[in-house]
Amino acid sequence: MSKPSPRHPVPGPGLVRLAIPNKGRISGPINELIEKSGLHLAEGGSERRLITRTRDPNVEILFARPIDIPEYVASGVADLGITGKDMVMERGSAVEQVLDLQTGKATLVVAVPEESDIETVADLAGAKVATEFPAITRAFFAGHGVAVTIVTVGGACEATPHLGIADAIVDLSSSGTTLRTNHLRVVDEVLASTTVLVANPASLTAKREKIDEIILALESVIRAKGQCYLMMNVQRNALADVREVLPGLSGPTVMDVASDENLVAVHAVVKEERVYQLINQLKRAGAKDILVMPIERIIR
Ligand SMILES: Nc1ncnc2c1ncn2[C@@H]1O[C@H](COP(=O)(O)OP(=O)(O)OP(=O)(O)O)[C@@H](O)[C@H]1O
Ligand SMILES: O=P(O)(O)OC[C@H]1O[C@H](OP(=O)(O)OP(=O)(O)O)[C@H](O)[C@@H]1O
Ligand SMILES: [Mg+2]
Repeated sequence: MSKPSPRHPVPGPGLVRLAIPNKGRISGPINELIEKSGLHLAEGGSERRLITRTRDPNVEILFARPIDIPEYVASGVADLGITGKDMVMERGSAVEQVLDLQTGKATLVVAVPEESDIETVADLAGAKVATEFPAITRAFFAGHGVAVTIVTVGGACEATPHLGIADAIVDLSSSGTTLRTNHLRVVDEVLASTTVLVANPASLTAKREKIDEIILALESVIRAKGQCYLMMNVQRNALADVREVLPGLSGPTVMDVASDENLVAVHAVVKEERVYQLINQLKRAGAKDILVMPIERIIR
């Protein structure tokens, strides 16, 4: 019996295939990042689509489960992948991390019921540990020289100690709400995870130029995050006072205003979180007509 050839074989030399999550909590922010980077998903990236073209004819997007992405990249089915660092570690895939996207922050922790007398990892010798991350958990306890029995679950791990299935869990914690709600206490931290861009090592050599273009585009969005652009008019004699308020931030650009020689336009990139306070200081220093604008990308 002959096997049908795959509809989407390993991408050829002129094409970079980037795998991103098809669903789950990190998929929304990743889609947004792709859009802002200017790549733009041609068909909007509906959940059921397998592959979508982008605005760049040499880049296509493959939608996959976050846990499968490391292996797709390692095997060359995709050249690049965006997924959690925890997923990459769990699969132990031969991929190279090329960029930290600085989102999807979560910590994989060892936790036990609040009332448990377990204080340290060593106290867990002989215990049952439930987790969605058996490989990472096995390596962690082996690294501590502590023998445990690992119980692999597919989710809702926090329930297992209360059901008598496990004595401890190794699970992700982000806001800490789920641990608190389930009366669990952290004993140790296993891994800090963020969303990362990983590459197939061979693709990294063969398709370096296009991959660098993608990294540059994604990096420029990350760099712009939390920053905004301030524009204002300042009387020339108040410029020194306005500069006083602005230093420390990326140096302001000062331009003449053609219609009024006593006036200068001052532009600066500032942190969003500082804008509220800064505006009042700038006004007191003599700035007027202040505009606050979002920044989509910063390219260096
Ligand atoms: N608070 C969090 N809890 C779980 N995962 C998180 C959290 N914050 C970020 N992540 C990251 O999201 C990814 C989880 O992907 P996953 O496919 O499991 O999606 P999910 O949102 O957990 O959906 P589900 O569990 O329903 O499948 C991991 O890489 C993980 O590190
Ligand atoms: O610290 P928090 O902000 O509360 O987040 C942590 C929770 O989020 C994840 O669960 P998820 O929603 O993925 O469900 P799951 O356990 O079924 O995977 C994780 O497994 C924790 O349960
Ligand atoms: Mg989950």
